[in-house]
Amino acid sequence: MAEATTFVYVTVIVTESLSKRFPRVTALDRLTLDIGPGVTGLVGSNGAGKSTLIKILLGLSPATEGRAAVLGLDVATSGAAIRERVGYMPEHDCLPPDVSATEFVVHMARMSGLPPTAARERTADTLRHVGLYEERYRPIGGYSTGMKQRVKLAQALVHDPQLVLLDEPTNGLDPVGRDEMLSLIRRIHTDFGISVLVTSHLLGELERTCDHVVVVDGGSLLRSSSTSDFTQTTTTLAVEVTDSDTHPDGTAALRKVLTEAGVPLIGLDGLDVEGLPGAGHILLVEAAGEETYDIVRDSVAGLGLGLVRMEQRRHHIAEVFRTEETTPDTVRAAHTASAGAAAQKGNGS
Ligand SMILES: Nc1ncnc2c1ncn2[C@@H]1O[C@H](COP(=O)(O)OP(=O)(O)OP(=O)(O)O)[C@@H](O)[C@H]1O
Repeated sequence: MAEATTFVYVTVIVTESLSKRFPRVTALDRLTLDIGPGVTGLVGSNGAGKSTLIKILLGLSPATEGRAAVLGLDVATSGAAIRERVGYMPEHDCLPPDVSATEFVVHMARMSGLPPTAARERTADTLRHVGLYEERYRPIGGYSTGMKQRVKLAQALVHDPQLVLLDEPTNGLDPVGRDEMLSLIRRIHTDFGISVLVTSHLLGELERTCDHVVVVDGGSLLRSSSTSDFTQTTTTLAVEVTDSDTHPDGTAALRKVLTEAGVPLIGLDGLDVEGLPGAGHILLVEAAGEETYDIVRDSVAGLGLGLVRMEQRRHHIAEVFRTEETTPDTVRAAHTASAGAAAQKGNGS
């Protein structure tokens, strides 16, 4: 009988119908996830349930229902063992202002069980890795937001964890600081082989950094897939044609013919076509398969226009969601979830 209740975990993070209900708010609603090694982005708007999930994964907050495991350890029974193997960078400012980065990170290393010499050595290495070596003896109170975020990252890494959970590490950073932090996060995995779960409320910023993206809304899973699947679920062709005497607006003529042929066209409104020369004359065509290329070629030839370009564009993650929002059910589900989350947040703590 004991075997029947054993929950076998093979991935870095797994959750099964995980729920967390506060008296007036459902922060997580039957969330089922399976996250492998690498860098994973956990994306959701404010109040989506990201921090709640992290606290449950660390064994700091019990789930109301369902179960979860981190590195094969059940969060309900093995919180301490999980925290030995996992680093955590909290979202909010929690650093003591009167001590230096070195003192603070050494302290955290000692708390994680490292002996004094190893703690000092690891601290020096980690502060160098996050780019704080020069300033390591200055009191943290005088640091910029970016430097404080780096101290928080260093203390999460100092005990050489197998996994780090980073809660909104780019919060409060300017665009340059954001880029530097995202590169650092990527290197945590490429240089040290440490898996990363990083949260953000900005869908676009994780696509360069993450191998896999999980999107949550109102405590529920909206989507979980590899970054490339997000951006390549469909191929968009950028098509540019010349005008002719017969068709003074070649683009409009082609749009009409393609629409009549049933080829889906994407509106350019709001899409980033900067950098595409002649963007005003470009049609974005949803390519269903090889036949779409043939239809475009034949239509252009049939109109007697010149084909200037027909090239593939990758989707950005945010565009994928904008495209999906044209599906009424998706819109309704997403909006209902957002409205629920907003209402809950308003009523909440
Ligand atoms: N201790 C608590 N008591 C009551 N409600 C809570 C508590 N912690 C979180 N919540 C609520 O649960 C929901 C999810 O919060 P959570 O902090 O997990 O969201 P988040 O995605 O991390 O967003 P943010 O980035 O704004 O923190 C919110 O509605 C929040 O108000």
